[in-house]
Amino acid sequence: MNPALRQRLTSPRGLVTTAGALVLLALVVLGPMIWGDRATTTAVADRLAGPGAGHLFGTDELGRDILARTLVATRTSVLIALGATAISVLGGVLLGLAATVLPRPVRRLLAGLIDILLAFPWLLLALFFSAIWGAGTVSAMLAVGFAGIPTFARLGHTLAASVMGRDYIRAAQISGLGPVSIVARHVVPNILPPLTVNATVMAASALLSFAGLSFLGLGVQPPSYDWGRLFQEGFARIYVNPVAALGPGLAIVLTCLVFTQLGELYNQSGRRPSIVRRKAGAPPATQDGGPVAQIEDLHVAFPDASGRLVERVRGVSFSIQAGETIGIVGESGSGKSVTSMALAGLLDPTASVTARTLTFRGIDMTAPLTRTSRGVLGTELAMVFQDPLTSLNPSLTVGRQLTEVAQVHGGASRAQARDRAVTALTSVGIPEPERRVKQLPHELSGGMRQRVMIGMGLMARPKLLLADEPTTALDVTVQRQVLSVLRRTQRRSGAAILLVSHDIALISGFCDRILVMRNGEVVETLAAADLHEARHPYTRALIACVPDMTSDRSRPLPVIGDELPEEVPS
Ligand SMILES: Nc1ncnc2c1ncn2[C@@H]1O[C@H](COP(=O)(O)OP(=O)(O)OP(=O)(O)O)[C@@H](O)[C@H]1O
Repeated sequence: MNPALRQRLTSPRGLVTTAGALVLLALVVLGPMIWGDRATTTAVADRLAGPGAGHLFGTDELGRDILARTLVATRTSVLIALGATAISVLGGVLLGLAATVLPRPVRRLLAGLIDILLAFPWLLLALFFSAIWGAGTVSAMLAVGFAGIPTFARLGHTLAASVMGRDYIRAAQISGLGPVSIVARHVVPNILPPLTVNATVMAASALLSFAGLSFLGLGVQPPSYDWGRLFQEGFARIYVNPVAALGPGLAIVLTCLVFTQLGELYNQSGRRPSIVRRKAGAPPATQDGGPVAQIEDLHVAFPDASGRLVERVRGVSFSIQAGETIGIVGESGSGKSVTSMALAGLLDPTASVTARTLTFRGIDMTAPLTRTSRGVLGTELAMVFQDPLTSLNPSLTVGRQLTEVAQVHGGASRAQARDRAVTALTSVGIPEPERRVKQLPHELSGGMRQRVMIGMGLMARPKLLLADEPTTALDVTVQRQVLSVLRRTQRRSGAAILLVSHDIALISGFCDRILVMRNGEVVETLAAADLHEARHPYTRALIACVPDMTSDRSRPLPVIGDELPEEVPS
């Protein structure tokens, strides 16, 4: 089982929800078998009895036990709610997916149809369908199920459309995969989590709708009964025996809670912060005069498929002084990004982080962040990622994204923030900044987007710029431009830079100090100027892999690994 899901399931809320779901399941399966007779046995002598020892919720007008009827009604109420939800989700998602992948004219037609259906209120549609199919259990289920289709069609369409634009879908299309395979293999797994959460909310709404329809006499018809029907019968005598109405009412509310909480448990966005612990005796650095960032004995582990923690970063220590440029270099998977993300507190919530010291500007990153420290991080720590298209919000203009920090943390007015955005874009060399601030990220070239990311850092007063492979996706000329913008930014702001790259040539040309990482550990730290004196065989192998003007083109480049020490097992 997914470790994060297991963590949520074993939390107090998870345990209560799971217990509630199991009780519901037991009532659905066993309720009619155990209490079926009691629920249908009439006893005229006991009719309309109040709550008492023999009948905890009292009896109805035929002397039947209301508690037994409430327990037995669980099966009908839950099954029709789930049936309607299944109709809404399946129908809606199929329609939404069809509106995403079918040829353009059909797509437009379906998208228009979804829009028209959405214009009608959901309850109106439910009443409309139930009037067409007449009163009854199955027709109520179909009515509520069909009324929910437009909502799920829109949701499925929006989610699928956002996934269809991704690079891996284009790669799948190029590899010859048909629309059905693409949807099954690539689209559905990616849209499943939000759909599941919405389906649980829909199940709760369906339950309430049935209660409403049965209450109005349009839902389940006698002699069948569900909670809505029992509620209606109890409501007529609410002043004589309130429990007769409260019992089924409570059952509806509790079941809705179980449904929505199940969705919340599954919801990946309800994440807890990563487990960050500081080892005993750690003295957090002071804010002034000390290093900008300090890391001592950092360990980061992630759970594997069986939930066992596997260490990916082991005992990394270094500090960064103001204005200094440090480069972390190493092969793919050596732990460079994880180290820098741990410093920024941006690791995946499943990560387990331990460190003797992990501070940025004196803020102890192992402790929960206060409002003030969040403000400091927001203004003094800037990040530039490898792919600025995914780092920038595609639906907001460049200007909106640039001004956010100044407005939220700097207290600047809208006009002031906009002026500062234009200045920031000018200083990172973006032509026509006045026009660019009004554009969306996709309207900019890759190099421009990367400059926007750097410009965003400039909007505040960065003390540290974390740049993770900032030039990897760019061609050589643009790489040089972006690096020179980074350098200018550093001179202007006095910020320190932590540059992460697998390219030792780039790192040695740009940084003052180099940390060489392999298999989660720093194997060598040296000044960039001393690179030619590297002692560790891995560093020497990395250098040897970079061809220069004297390299023999007829020979293959050296392969890292042959002459190196064995990897330390995790
Ligand atoms: N969220 C995560 N869950 C599980 N393992 C992870 C997670 N993030 C990173 N890892 C693992 O941690 C190790 C180090 O990853 P990291 O991203 O730091 O590598 P890197 O040196 O930056 O490589 P690259 O240059 O390819 O980005 C890898 O083995 C990676 O699979």
